[in-house]
Amino acid sequence: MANITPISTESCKIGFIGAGKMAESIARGVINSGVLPASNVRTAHLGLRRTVFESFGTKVFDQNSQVVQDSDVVIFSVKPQVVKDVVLQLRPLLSEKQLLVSVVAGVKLKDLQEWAGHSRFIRVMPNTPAAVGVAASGMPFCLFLLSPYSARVYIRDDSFLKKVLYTVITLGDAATKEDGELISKIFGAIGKVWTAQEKLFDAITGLSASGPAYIFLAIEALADGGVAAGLPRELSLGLASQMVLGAASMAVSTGKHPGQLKDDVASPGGTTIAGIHELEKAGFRGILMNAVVAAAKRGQELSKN
Ligand SMILES: NC(=O)C1=CN([C@@H]2O[C@H](COP(=O)(O)OP(=O)(O)OC[C@H]3O[C@@H](n4cnc5c(N)ncnc54)[C@H](O)[C@@H]3O)[C@@H](O)[C@H]2O)C=CC1
Ligand SMILES: O=C(O)[C@@H]1CCC=N1
Repeated sequence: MANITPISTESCKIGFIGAGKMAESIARGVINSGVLPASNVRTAHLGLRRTVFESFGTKVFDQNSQVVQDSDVVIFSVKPQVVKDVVLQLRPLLSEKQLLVSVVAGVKLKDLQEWAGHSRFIRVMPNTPAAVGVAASGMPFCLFLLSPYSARVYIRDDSFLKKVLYTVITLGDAATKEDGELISKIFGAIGKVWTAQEKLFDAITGLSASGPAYIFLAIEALADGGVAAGLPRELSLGLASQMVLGAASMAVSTGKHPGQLKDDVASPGGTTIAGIHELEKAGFRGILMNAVVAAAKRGQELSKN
């Protein structure tokens, strides 16, 4: 607990360990939203990804160690299978002056903290729509979860306690309320942030982190359907994408139950109910439910690797 200094949102430097697709989505989103200038975002890579990150102004080093040394917030965005080795390698350079963040699917905070050697750590589960400012990020009360090192109840700020009273209110040694607010602000600039207990994280991953891929698949398939029904490909893809955007916006902005919104579209004896009948015959809802459950289960498996 020696070096817990607050990190300023305005001047904070964030560094990605792992210059992949998720890091790119977050970095692009953060820079485009204006929450941080590109000069405050850094990563390391020697290959092709270097050019991608440089193209939107990010500083790209050769080594992960340089990223750590030049960042206030270090975001681990490598694959679950390598994160342990990567954190252990960097451990000598990690200090409690830095806030550590993981977007890695499946890997638990207690393991991350143990590998890093300190627990000023926050776990976040974003999704790639971060790049266009409409991410859904689950941020657990993991900063309030029990640390294997020195668990304690957080009672520095009454209003904060009231807010989290109905959930788990223990936290890792070192992540502070201000750290949580900083990460909420950064991820809030690229989409909507929810807080949830860490035990819900695999389910969150199976739904909102993997979910964009299900919908991209659906958009592609819907566009194929349009082509099969005679539409030109470009028109069909445009219609399918915009329709999904419109449907999601309507579900969010009206707050109506999706079943009601569905009923509003389906006229008696009309076209929509004919389409829905086909979807139901093929088990459409069950298939989507199974996809989320299978992805959540895979997240659980990854935590055991
Ligand atoms: N892609 C997505 O939609 C989401 C991904 N995530 C999580 O984000 C993490 C990254 O996923 P993606 O960006 O999709 O994967 P990716 O494969 O695009 O990116 C991983 C990057 O890490 C780099 N890398 C590998 N070993 C490294 C090392 N030792 N040091 C530095 N960099 C190294 C790779 O070269 C690659 O560029 C994963 O843990 C995943 O679970 C979480 C939510 C959504
Ligand atoms: O497929 C994956 O493992 C990552 C995690 C969630 C989305 N993409």
